[in-house]
Amino acid sequence: MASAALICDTHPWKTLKAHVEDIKKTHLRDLMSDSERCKSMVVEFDGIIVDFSRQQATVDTVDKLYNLAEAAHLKEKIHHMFNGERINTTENRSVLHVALRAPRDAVIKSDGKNVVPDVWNVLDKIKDFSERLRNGSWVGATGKQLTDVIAIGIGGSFLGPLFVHTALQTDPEASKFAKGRQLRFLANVDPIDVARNIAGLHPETTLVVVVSKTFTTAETMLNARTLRAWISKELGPSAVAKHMVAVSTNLTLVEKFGIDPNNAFAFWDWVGGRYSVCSAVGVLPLSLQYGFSIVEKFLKGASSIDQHFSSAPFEKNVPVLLGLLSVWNVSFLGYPARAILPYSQALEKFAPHIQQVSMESNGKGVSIDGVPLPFETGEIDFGEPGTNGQHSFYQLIHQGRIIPCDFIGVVKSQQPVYLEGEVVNNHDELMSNFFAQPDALAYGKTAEQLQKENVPQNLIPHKTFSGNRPSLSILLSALDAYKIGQLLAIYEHRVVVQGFIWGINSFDQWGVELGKSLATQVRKQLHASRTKGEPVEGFNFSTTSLLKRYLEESSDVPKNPQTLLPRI
Ligand SMILES: O=P(O)(O)OC[C@H]1O[C@](O)(CO)[C@@H](O)[C@@H]1O
Repeated sequence: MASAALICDTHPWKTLKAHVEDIKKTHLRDLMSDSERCKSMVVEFDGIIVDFSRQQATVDTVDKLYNLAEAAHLKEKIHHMFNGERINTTENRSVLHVALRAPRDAVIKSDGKNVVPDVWNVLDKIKDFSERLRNGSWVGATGKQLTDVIAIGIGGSFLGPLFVHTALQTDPEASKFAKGRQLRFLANVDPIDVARNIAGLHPETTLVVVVSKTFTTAETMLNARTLRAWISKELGPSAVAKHMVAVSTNLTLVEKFGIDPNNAFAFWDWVGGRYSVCSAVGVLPLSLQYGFSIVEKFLKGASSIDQHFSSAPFEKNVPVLLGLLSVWNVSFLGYPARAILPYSQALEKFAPHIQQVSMESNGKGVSIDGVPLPFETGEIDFGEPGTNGQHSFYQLIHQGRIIPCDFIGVVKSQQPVYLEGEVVNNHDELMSNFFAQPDALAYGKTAEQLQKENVPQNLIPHKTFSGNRPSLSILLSALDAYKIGQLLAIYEHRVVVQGFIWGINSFDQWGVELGKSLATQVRKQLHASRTKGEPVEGFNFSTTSLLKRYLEESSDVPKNPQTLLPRI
């Protein structure tokens, strides 16, 4: 295939580069005084308001970004994705996570075959299994009801489901269905995570769900073997059939592991790990905890954004606008990071999930055609819920480096609290900060203002805020299963838009391979040294010394990991 021109060589890219100087001439506080501009920088869709007036951008900037989108063939690329074309070229796969939440009667094809019926076969199987488990018709080996679930998985087989679970936990409707049940996630191969997960649980009442797209991930498989041993030791090996199920694309390996393929929930290679929360990866554990009907609402929320993303004109298209503005911040204004700041404790695991979606998708060094890129892609994503973050890293955001911020607020709290005699309730207090922070960042505080306040001269430089720091405000009408699905899909598509503009492959992750293969070499060495006393060799001086020290000082650690388990 002839290699396509890089986006940075196009006229719209160069025009935007030149436009940066114009934008930098005007402070955000002056841009904010133009109410016509501000009015035009708000989009609303289905209970979600996105206000991007505090971006260092004008209407002209946004127009120029549309030209960039055209040069990058954004519309066509979105169409190719929804059309099931193999846009993940390095893995020769389609990218169809949108099919996971499509209505039953939708038609979405991969290789000419409508995949929606397959999706719904698995959803129906999950509905049936979760109902049987929740109503006690599926019981454990000793006849007891399985009230607790440990989902083993890592990366995309963990972060998305954890985010949704954390967000649903305090939703009044969802939590009603979760009474008496527990859902835990075992991700890290660290034995501490194993010990913490099984603490207080008994195999008799526990179902273990092994979640792995490949069913080869070293950490997940070792954790799966550890919990299989935990169950067998207590209940006998035959109990595994009743206490372990799997979610994977690799049903052959599931069976080899000893899990009945009838108790396996499939998904497909056209679902990327980090885009898999709407597959059985998320749907199974969440349905076991909250019931299928709640999870269906979550899927409907995501689907509403899919329809919007694929059909709304760019001027009204939330993921497209957000994606273009992120490209503006990274590639033109030169801001390498993005803070995701939900003013909702229920969204505490949102930033870690989006961190993987974004950084694993867009942290690339070459174009989709393999051409080294002369510009940076992706951004460093991090975040914490407000107001906690304010008392932690906001100092740097206000007076140190410039980090574009996403403020995410919710109109109606999941758990309103009213305290007699208080001026504002807890949620109002929280939201006061949600409204204040973007203006503090945009407007700042000048030396003149401080002088008027009689601030001592020596403190004026310390108390000055330069302002002119961009942010976005996203206001959700509520935070229920449907809205959680919408929020997820907005960010998934935004990341994809960024990748489409940069001309990279946002769907592979070769960058995780090198470390994995070096770990294999170390693992072999540890095994050979421990079992046959073989000397450490084949590593550089630093690694050899550290490995030797590790082997020497850990020689008295109990050999059987089972001995570690009952400690807490
Ligand atoms: O679901 P699996 O195959 O166990 O993979 C887990 C995670 O590992 C990665 O491949 C990265 O190491 C992610 O992309 C993926 O989400």
